[in-house]
Amino acid sequence: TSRSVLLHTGVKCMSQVEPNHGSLTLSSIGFQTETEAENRSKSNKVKSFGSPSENLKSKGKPFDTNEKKKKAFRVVEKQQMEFAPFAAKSFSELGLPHVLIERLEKEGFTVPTEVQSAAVPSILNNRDVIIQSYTGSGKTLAYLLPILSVVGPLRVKGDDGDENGKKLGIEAVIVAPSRELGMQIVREFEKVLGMDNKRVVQQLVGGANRTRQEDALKKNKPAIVVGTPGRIAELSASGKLRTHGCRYLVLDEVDELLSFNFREDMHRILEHVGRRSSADPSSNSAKSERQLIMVSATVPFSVVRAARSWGCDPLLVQAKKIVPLETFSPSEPVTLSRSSPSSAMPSQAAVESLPPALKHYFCVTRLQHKVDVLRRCIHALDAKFVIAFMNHTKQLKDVVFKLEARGMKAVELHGDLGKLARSTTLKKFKNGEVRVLVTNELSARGLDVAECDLVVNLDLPTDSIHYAHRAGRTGRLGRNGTVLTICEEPEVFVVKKLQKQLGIPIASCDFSEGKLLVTEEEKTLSTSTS
Ligand SMILES: Nc1ncnc2c1ncn2[C@@H]1O[C@H](COP(=O)(O)OP(=O)(O)OP(=O)(O)O)[C@@H](O)[C@H]1O
Repeated sequence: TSRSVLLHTGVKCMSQVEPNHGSLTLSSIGFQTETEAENRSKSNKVKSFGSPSENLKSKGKPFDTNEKKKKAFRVVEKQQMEFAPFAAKSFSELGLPHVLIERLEKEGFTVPTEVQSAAVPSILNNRDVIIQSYTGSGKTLAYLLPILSVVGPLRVKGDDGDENGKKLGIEAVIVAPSRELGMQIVREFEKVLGMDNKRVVQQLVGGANRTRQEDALKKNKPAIVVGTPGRIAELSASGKLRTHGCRYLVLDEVDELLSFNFREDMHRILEHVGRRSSADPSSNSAKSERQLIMVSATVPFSVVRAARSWGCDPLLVQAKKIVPLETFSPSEPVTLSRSSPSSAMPSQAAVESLPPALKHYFCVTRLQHKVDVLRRCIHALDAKFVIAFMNHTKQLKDVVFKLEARGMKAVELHGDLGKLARSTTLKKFKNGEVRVLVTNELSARGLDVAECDLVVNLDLPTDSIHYAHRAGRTGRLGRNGTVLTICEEPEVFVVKKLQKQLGIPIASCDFSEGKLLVTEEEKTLSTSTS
């Protein structure tokens, strides 16, 4: 009873102080830089609520729910008190362990991105979070770094019971909707951990040999596993993967993971990972034992709802603001809308999901000329790494054939290819052996090829969320990128709708004499939309 009263009062308290979804600052969630802490102790006006590194020290103990609830109050209190500059200039400002920062520097990561500056302290402060930020903004490191601060060889030492080499079991489970994305996340972990510590992370993706994965789990005793929902649920059900004592559950591309396809597996994962077997699964205390981190560029309301029911006082963490989820209602946008308030629900999930530097065009042509337009666009922009999206797997081969016939190296990538073929194809594309990757929705999420300079929709995406994820394969981490949608005349209204829903200009263009020409009419439209 006291728990529910506390929660209830907490919510009430937030809604009083937070009528307009006011953003929180880094410092308002309990994080303070050294200078801030010093100034504060001198003036002694504001009480310190504990830096992330202080919180790390208490990480080894079972999580105290009341403590967490108290923090929710502190969030509200502090929010009124101060505002701090948001983006940290270096990783050392984020409260990460020294040895981890050294590893980051060795790998060339020196400055955190905005979303990393916001998310790392929030997670270090034990908060359940939804991380929402545009594609290619570094969301993977945003959750990976705070996890490695607590789990594995780069963590803050002395905060748990494994100093004598005793293994603690699985401490973090990261779930991704595709093998490619899972493997990419593992590589990001390995980059930071270094070759010597590779075994801390184990890949559990579908399509790979299950027995070998089981043997590796037994032999290497990894602290972190990364995998697809099916394989994780399967291993968990067979008792080969024990995750009840897990501290972190990360759902990367969460809106996709919550889709119908993954329903049963995700239910098992949410019910079992980080839940002690003795606990009553329906009680709130069971919910609070693990820290839940949900991640995506697009956050429909279904994700907010899931975070509320599976998490504990979750925060929505974005590049420039942190907002308690309690402040959202189903009718309100999850992100700050660049589009008109009257636009439909999907737009609310997709706004601000795209890198601001992207250029968007569409070109009208007949169906039989689409591949020719694609080729002319590649030449006009002198694009080197091109991803062309289609809706149906069967048609990919034909496009590859047509491009190759005109001397342009291309390759197809889809889910029906075997694991080996998929990874060789991707490797070929990444190392520049082929110029065009012709693919379907499989590659729309998460695929990180930094050099990709052009994305082409040979078929229209089904909605603005799919457009956003496809488009986000280019223009990663502040780079330039172009997105071209090739459509037939009767489909133009769909492009206009996407433009409106995403709040971005999509200009009509054509190709002539090896150049991209933007039509006058659309130039005006772009200016008025922007
Ligand atoms: N602070 C940083 N400094 C330099 N490079 C970084 C930094 N953070 C991330 N990166 C790199 O930026 C690229 C994009 O990061 P990441 O894939 O995490 O983006 P994302 O936001 O998850 O994108 P998506 O929504 O498409 O999955 C990766 O290659 C990553 O290694």
